[in-house]
Amino acid sequence: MSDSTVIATKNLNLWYNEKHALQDITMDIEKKKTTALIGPSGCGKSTLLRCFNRMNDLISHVKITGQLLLDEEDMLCNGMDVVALRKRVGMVFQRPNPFPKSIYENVAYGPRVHGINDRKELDTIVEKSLRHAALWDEVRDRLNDSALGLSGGQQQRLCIARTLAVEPEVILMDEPCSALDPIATAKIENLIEMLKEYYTVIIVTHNMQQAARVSDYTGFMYLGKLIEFDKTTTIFEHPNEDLTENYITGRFG
Ligand SMILES: Nc1ncnc2c1ncn2[C@@H]1O[C@H](COP(=O)(O)OP(=O)(O)OP(=O)(O)O)[C@@H](O)[C@H]1O
Repeated sequence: MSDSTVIATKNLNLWYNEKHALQDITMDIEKKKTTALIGPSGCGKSTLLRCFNRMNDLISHVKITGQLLLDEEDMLCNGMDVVALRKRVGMVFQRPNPFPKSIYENVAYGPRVHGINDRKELDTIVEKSLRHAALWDEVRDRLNDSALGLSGGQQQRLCIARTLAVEPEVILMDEPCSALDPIATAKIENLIEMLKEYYTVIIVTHNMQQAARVSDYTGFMYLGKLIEFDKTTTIFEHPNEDLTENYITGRFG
């Protein structure tokens, strides 16, 4: 694992009962870069993403083998503190899912859970997180209003701010724009571009143009396997595998 790698998998396999959903996945995720996972429906993108903060633990019939490292720490060992892990590896979901609380409380929630109660300190964290999520100017005058009154795109940026508030190293995004209109999508894409100054982003997307626009690296998955993983320009301009080429040129998927 090199210094620039934040997450590494080696021969990672995952089964849902008999279904072999991830097969021998070996990849290194580079720090402070954006990595996109693409591939046809059911190929295992979300399953792989969920491994990175052990969200699959919530499913009873899952078996995982192989290696999964976060900064050289074994993420799969029994003693791994999953709560601490999820602070370091945050997640943003397909549909914006703010809590039915104020905008302020949505962002302050994580820091409070981790023991920060000083109002001034929370104020600072809330402002900084909302600024980093490119939402501050739109909500600064209504921090005490319900988060549910925001538009879908604003709610998704709020969910990103909520994730940033606990200062993760890695942010996982599972099709974060699939419920948004093109304008809200463009805002999230710009935001992803800005985030990589501070964070590593891993995004699952169905939208190949989006992967090409936002990511530095792209992994193409097919039937549970990582077929090709390389710089995004290589994957989209001169992929090494015929399967990748057929997929990105729209011949299947
Ligand atoms: N909880 C589960 N229990 C059993 N099988 C599952 C579960 N979640 C996913 N699968 C199966 O594992 C395979 C990979 O699913 P996954 O959701 O990771 O694919 P995906 O590439 O993210 O698909 P999509 O693009 O449609 O979201 C699929 O065959 C799916 O049916």
